[in-house]
Amino acid sequence: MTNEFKPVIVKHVVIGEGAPKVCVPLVGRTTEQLQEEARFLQTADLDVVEWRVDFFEHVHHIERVRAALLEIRAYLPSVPLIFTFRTKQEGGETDMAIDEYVQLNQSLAASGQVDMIDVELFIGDEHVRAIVDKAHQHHVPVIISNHDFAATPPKEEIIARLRKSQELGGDLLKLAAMPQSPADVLALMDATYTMKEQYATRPLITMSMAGQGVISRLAGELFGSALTFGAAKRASAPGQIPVSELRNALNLLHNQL
Ligand SMILES: O=C1C[C@@](O)(C(=O)O)C[C@@H](O)[C@@H]1O
Repeated sequence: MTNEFKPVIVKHVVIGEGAPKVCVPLVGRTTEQLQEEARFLQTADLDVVEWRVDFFEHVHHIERVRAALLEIRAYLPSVPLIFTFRTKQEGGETDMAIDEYVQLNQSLAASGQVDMIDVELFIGDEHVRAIVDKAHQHHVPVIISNHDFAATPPKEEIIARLRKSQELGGDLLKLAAMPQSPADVLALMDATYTMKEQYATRPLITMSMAGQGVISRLAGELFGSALTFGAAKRASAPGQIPVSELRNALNLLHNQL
């Protein structure tokens, strides 16, 4: 590796050092539901919150998105918050035209209210770069992500996608894939470890989804995944386990290393 590894520090949280950080998604459809979830999360054992804005009923109205974000922030003022619009192609709830997607992400990155944004690798390089540039102007780290809800790509392909995310300026490089077998879970973890050892200068976030993949959500400290998603009330993807159990498992593994 030529360059040095750089963790990502958001608010007080250091992502890329020690045990994986715990992230919980907010998946409310209405502002009231989001307020209720945010209030509930005030007492949950988490490090980071992700707002999955594709679940929000008014996601196509930027002003309403901003207003809902302020309501969330009223309950969670100091927790690092990831702003994520997950597209339908990659497991999200609703469609959005690419120009609107770019505008939404650029606008929220500039809002001063989000700590990280999630941008999908496959929206097109120029769109990724346009959002990354804007976010970086506002000192907001970007997670470049890719999801396969049907299958797990081969190890070399997983590494290629993570490397591409790094080349495009991602501050965190994320890949989620669905296993069809235990071998797929191993491929995902093997790719993560190789990426971390040989190529990554930025933290990785990887997961093998659903029941078979749960081990990958626990073992990140050993194999190189720096953040893991757990569920509070409702999961945003298959395989997320309750946060308190997640933290116990992470601590158990951390204490042996
Ligand atoms: O990318 C991810 C990971 C995820 O899909 C998971 O499998 O935990 C959950 C999503 O909310 C998040 O944006």
